[in-house]
Amino acid sequence: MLPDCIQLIDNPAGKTFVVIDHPQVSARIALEGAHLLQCTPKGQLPLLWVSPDDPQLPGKSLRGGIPLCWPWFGGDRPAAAHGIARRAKWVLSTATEDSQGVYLRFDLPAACISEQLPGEPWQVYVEFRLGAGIDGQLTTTNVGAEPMKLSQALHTYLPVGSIHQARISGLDASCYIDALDGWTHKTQAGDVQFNAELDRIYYGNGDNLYLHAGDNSVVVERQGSESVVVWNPWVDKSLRLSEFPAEGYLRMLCIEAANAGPDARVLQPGEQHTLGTRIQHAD
Ligand SMILES: O=P(O)(O)OC[C@H]1O[C@@H](O)[C@H](O)[C@@H](O)[C@@H]1O
Repeated sequence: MLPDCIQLIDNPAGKTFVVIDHPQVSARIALEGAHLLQCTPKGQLPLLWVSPDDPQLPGKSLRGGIPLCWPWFGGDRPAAAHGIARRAKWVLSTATEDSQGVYLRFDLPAACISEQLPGEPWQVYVEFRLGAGIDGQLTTTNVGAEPMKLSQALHTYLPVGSIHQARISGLDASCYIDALDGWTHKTQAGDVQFNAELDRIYYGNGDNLYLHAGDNSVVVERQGSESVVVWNPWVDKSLRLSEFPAEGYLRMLCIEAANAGPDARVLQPGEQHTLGTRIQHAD
C-alpha cells in the first residue's frame, strides 16, 4: 500500500512512473532504471535537468535526471555503455513518507541479474530520500564466492542557466583522466569551467563539490566515492546524442558521484559497498 502522496502511473506507451506529490517535494521516477527523472523541493527550482526530447518509451534510455551506471561505468566493458541497470526493470519494494519527505527503495530482481550478468552474483538496490534535497544511495553486495570488480556512477544531470557562467569548485589540485585527450592524467588548476566539450574522471577526491550557477547553485556531497565524473557534450556531441536537443548543452552539466577510473572497487565475497550522493540547493 503506497502513501497518498505516491502514485504509480503508466504512460500511454506502457512505461511506469512513480509520481510523488508531497508537501515538501514533487518528483518522478521511472521504474525502468529506477531512474529519478525530476525532483523539485516545494517553492524551489528543480534540482535535476531532464531533456525535453524524452520520448518516454519503454527500452529507451531517458536523458536527464540520475541514470544509474552499474555494474560498470562507461566503456569499462565492451557491452552496453554504463552497464545494465539503467535499462532494467526495477521493483519498488518500499515507499514511505514523513513530514520531511519520502523514502523509496528499488531492488533489481535476482532473475534480471542472473539473466543479464551470468556468473556474477550481485545483489543491488537503490534508495532515495527526497525532500529539501536528493539523497540517493546505491548499495551493492557480492553474494558470490569470488571477488568481483565494480565500477559505477550516479550520472546526475544538473540544470544551469548558462553553461558559460557555470563553474564547479572543490576539485582544485585534483588529478583527473581526460577522456577527450587520449585518457591522459592531468591536474586541475582552480575551478572547473566550460568552454568546450568536457569529459573527465576526477579521482582521489571525496570532498564536497559546489556548482556555482546563480539560482541553480547546488552542493553535491558524496559517500563511498573517491571519484567524480564531470561532463558536458558541447556543440558537436549534442548533435549526436540520443534524446538531447541541439542546444541542450547550454543548460546542463553532469556531476556524477562515482567509483570510476582508479576508484573502481573489488568487492570480496560477502562485501557490501554503498555509493551515495546528496544534492541540495546552495544557500
Ligand atoms: O550517452 P550515454 O551513454 O548516456 O553517456 C553520456 C556520457 O556519460 C558520461 O558519464 C561519460 O563520461 C561520457 O563519455 C558519455 O558520453
